[in-house]
Amino acid sequence: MSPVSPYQVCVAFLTRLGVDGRTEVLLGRKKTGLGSGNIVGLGGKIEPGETALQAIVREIEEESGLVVEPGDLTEMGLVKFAFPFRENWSQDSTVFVGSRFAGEPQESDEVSPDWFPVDELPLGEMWDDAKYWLPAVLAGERVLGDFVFGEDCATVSEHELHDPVPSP
Ligand SMILES: CNc1ncnc2c1ncn2[C@@H]1O[C@H](COP(=O)(O)OP(=O)(O)OP(=O)(O)O)[C@@H](O)[C@H]1O
Repeated sequence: MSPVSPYQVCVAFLTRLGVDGRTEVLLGRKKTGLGSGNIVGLGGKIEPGETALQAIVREIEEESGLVVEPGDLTEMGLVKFAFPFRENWSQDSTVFVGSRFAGEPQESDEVSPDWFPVDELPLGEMWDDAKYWLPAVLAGERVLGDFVFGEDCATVSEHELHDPVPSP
């Protein structure tokens, strides 16, 4: 276990039905900070006093301009990222999905958002952990995952997927 308490963060995967009848998910190219250049879900740090749900509603609006009602998001579990070679990158991320929102995604200072078919996720351009859990979450499964990154701070060196916790 990490000796420092990891940042508590949140991430959301909003979906829509595309014109060709395929389900699409909103992802974005991260422009700044941790994971800059990677394609990520919308999200960020939970501020003191916020719940994960309050934080994700705020982050979705800050990063994409979309407005989501808290009740339209479903909590899907927790993914824990440990960086033994860069402790201050370690994070626990609460995962949400949703398919109701208002507005059109707009580029922000942090993220350049775009829709991707869920059966063609850009996994090669995402954080290395995503391939282990994101397809399952987008298929409706809950997740409880532990990921340890190696010395390059980019490649997953160990991972464990635990039995998903029941829905709250
Ligand atoms: C290591 N493998 C990873 N796999 C998938 N997603 C990852 C991730 N590591 C971080 N994330 C996501 O990144 C956001 C936090 O980003 P982070 O830059 O720390 O927060 P925030 O946007 O508040 O940044 P500022 O500190 O304000 O710049 C948050 O959604 C989190 O789920």
